[in-house]
Amino acid sequence: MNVFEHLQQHDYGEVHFARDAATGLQAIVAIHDTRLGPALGGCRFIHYPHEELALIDALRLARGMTYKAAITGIPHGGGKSVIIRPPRAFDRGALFRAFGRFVDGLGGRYITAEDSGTSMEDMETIRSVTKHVTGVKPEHGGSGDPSPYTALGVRRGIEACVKFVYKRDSIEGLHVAVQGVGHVGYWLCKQLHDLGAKLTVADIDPLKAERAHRELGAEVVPLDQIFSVDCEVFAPCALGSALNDDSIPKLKCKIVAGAANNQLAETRHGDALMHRGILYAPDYAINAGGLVNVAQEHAGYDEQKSRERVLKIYDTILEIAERAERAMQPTYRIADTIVEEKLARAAR
Ligand SMILES: NC(=O)c1ccc[n+]([C@@H]2O[C@H](COP(=O)([O-])OP(=O)(O)OC[C@H]3O[C@@H](n4cnc5c(N)ncnc54)[C@H](O)[C@@H]3O)[C@@H](O)[C@H]2O)c1
Repeated sequence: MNVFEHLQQHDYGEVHFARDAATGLQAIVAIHDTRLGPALGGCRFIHYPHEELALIDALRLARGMTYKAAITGIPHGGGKSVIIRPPRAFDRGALFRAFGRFVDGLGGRYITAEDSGTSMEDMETIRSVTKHVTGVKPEHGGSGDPSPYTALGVRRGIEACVKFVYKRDSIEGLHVAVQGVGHVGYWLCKQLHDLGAKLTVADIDPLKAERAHRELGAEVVPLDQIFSVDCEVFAPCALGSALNDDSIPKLKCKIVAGAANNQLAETRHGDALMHRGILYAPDYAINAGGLVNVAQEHAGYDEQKSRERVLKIYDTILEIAERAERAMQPTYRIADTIVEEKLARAAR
């Protein structure tokens, strides 16, 4: 593996590695950018077939965190860590304490949080050896489940798109098709329902779709039909790459705005949406509500302040839509430009 080639490819300066023979810890902390503040991002604890994939995962994810933090205006840079899941039996407590000591040694340049494979219990273990951790228990200043905040931000983003496209302040009577009604999708549907929107949903888990039908009156359609629902807004809230060569021609909506990460299979699909006259709310800008909440936890958790910041996602999405129209450019590119401008200003 050529580490420096990977760093160059992902535009990096700083990556830390730790190995602890006693616990089996093999961990990487990627710090993409700290110009706006200490790097904040989750810790992944999964099996990697080889360590190069672990490094690439950390680099890719940390870079995304820089963009998400910067577009939202929180005083943080982008970081991410991965712990390679040991192939043999291990002591989870000892492993996460060793990881916590590694994070502590970075002196606050990186603040860790939950991600795939880690839990609040793991964050509590890390907390026993360092203060540079979020996602801890509420009685220790933790902010709890981020999903409702992510959903709140997505709802505000949808409202901004509706204002821009339909010149309306309300989403009452509008039809929203939601792909995936898991943690975020369900909370989003609940808010949209309370505001008088009509819902159509699809989920690979029939119980989740059924709950949206039972509790919120959502119509349930088969998975492949969610793209072609005749609606105003399509909200991808399942996995990545929902917007691709297959799905985009099927869309009948004027707005795509949802919670999923990496919604565009490739950036050219952002161009394709623009050419079809569909307003796309860039994923990392609209789904940052959970990150805003966790960042507030690091500053000293205050639910009211957190909500106020999440509500501002409305202004961010509206600004992106307006600039994209003026520049005749796709929204994903405008979002990247706004971030790069902020980082350049911070560097000066
Ligand atoms: N949880 C958060 O706070 C948060 C923050 C930012 C971004 N996101 C992103 O939002 C998305 C949803 O996150 P979540 O926490 O709600 O996850 P989740 O796993 O709780 O929900 C995802 C739902 O999508 C369903 N699903 C999977 N594949 C599907 C398909 N092909 N068609 C229809 N439904 C499908 C699953 O059954 C599940 O109900 C993810 O992409 C996640 O990365 C989440």
